[in-house]
Amino acid sequence: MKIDGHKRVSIRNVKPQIDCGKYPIKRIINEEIKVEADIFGDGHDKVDAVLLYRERKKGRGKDKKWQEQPMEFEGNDHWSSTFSLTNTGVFEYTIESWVDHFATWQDGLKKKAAANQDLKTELLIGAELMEETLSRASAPHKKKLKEWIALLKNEEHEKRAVSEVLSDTATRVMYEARDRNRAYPYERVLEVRVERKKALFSAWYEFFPRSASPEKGRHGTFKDCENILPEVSKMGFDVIYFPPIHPIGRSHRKGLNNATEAKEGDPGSPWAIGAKEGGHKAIHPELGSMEDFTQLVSRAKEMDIEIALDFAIQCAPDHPYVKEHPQWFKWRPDGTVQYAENPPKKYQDVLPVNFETEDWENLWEELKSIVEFWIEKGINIFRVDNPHTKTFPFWEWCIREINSKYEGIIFLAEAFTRPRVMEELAKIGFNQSYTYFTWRNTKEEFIKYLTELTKTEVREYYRPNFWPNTPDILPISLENKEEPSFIIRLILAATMSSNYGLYGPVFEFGLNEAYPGKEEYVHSEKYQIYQWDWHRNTRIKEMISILNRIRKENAALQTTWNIEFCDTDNDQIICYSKIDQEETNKLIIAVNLDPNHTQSGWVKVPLKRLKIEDHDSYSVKDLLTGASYIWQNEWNYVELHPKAVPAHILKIETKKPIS
Ligand SMILES: O=P(O)(O)O[C@H]1O[C@H](CO)[C@@H](O[C@H]2O[C@H](CO)[C@@H](O)[C@H](O)[C@H]2O)[C@H](O)[C@H]1O
Repeated sequence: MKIDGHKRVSIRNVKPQIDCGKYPIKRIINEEIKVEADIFGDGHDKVDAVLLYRERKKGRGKDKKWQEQPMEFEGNDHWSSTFSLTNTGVFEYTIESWVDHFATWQDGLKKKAAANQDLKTELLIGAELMEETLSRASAPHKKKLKEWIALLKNEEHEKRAVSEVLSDTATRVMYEARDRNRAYPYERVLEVRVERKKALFSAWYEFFPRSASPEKGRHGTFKDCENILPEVSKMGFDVIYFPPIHPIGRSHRKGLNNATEAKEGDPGSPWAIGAKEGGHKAIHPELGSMEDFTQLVSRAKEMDIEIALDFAIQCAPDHPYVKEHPQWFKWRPDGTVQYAENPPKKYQDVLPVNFETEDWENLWEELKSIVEFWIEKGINIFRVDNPHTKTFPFWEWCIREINSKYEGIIFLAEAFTRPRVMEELAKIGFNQSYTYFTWRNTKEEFIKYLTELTKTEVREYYRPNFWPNTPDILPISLENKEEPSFIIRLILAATMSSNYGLYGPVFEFGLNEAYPGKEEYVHSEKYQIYQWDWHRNTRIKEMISILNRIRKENAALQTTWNIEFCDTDNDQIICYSKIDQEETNKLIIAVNLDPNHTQSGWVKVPLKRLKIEDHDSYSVKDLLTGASYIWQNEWNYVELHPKAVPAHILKIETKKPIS
């Protein structure tokens, strides 16, 4: 190891960084990043530091030049600085630090002058420091330095010399001409991936295109989906996510209610991908043609809706890959392949691919080509089915390759598994992740979970997407429950997390019947085709529209990281505040968690955070009902009726001083 005896500064605890800089942290465009560190040296010499950052080249372009920004001393050897992420792509950042001999000298001089001590030698030391700097200074600064050197050497002008060399100008001149060879970089260059806004702010609506037909008994088509777009747009969603749209296998097809054998006419599970009509790059013939699909994608785009597809790496036994690439599957001595599982769930209608195949390179390339195929058809968002049952290196490689070729692709990880595994997927590249929100119910549970997600290192890479229901999950909170429960879960998802999604129309029509003994829907749409009255209005649907509008109009709801919980004196009322980056949009949200009873109580408004003086009264407007209230001081009263509106989304408006 090469030792440099002049290196006296330690740079420690640099944040944000993940696993010693192994993975990039994540941000979206126009977000700021605050970089902090403990920076200190031996003894009492002063140290200084700069934050360095630059935009990494895109494609064949050149890396931009390093930008430099002074770091601010925050006390206790802690330093920080921020920079704005003005582009999507990758930015690099690091820190450089040095012993600041001039600042150390200035500090000593100030103290000695204040104590009326003899300054003669001190001033000569200062002159030496300036002389040593001369060669690095710019021409105008050289002139200034020479004047100060002369002054420092002239005993008759001691008072003036002291005042001039302690001035901000002298500090700046010496700072700019500092010896950069004696500035030492932090041992790592860290990375931040900057993504488009939708990675952090999106409202997903999942539906089965095969249930889009208005006529009973007819398979839905992409053309039918076009007629549903205005309904989805009215509800305010900006992502429509389709379960797999590919040909469905016939062999081992599942029947209604997850029966392991299908009856004549049963359509099978869309996740059983592949049949003689094709595999992952083909469309289920009854949904329509590729042209119908791309037309739907364009029509949706016109309404500011993106279509997200499911990327499920598994094959029905009659998928073409099984015959064409048998080496991609793990064959047992009896000539069969063990069906896929996500224990305790059994997927008897699909075969997992074998990531340990000797032919893994071709397998990986082919899988990546599926994503590329759909990107070329206009798809930029993928919900990835069970990514945790495929190898991590594959995802890391695949997502990196896709990112190097295309901009703005979003991958949502559908992994309901152990926390460390879910986190790993996010670290290696998934842009959004499903969460345990679906199973959090009490105030205490929500506070604990949201604190884990938003106030720990996890927030640097794991972007939550909250789903009250999915085709796989009818949670206890909705099972056999009435409309208020649906509205409460909806409000929580849509206001706690800036990414959220619903499985509809099951949700807006309030379907609540579970398969006996399971947390799943009975007569699940996964195994049968439904005909919905897409134009039927419900109170839940109305609330969805209102909430999505409020989300679009209030920047405070467009990020997840700003949630701060407020005290309440009633455990059935959860309250949190959200403030946007510019601090112009300030919200207080109070939700009644009890769907059966009116709950009332006092909530403690975080006056300091909202920058409201303790004695001020202020007006709050409920964005859900339009009602305004005058509040005063910290503790204020709320009363929330589950059958009316079970929550307040209060926007802090004018401050009204008490007369
Ligand atoms: O394993 P998860 O609970 O995360 O669920 C996801 O993956 C499942 C497997 O792809 C998928 O399950 C559905 O498709 C299977 C294959 O056709 C079928 O055997 C299952 O019965 C059916 O539920 C699930 O929908 C998906 O969200």
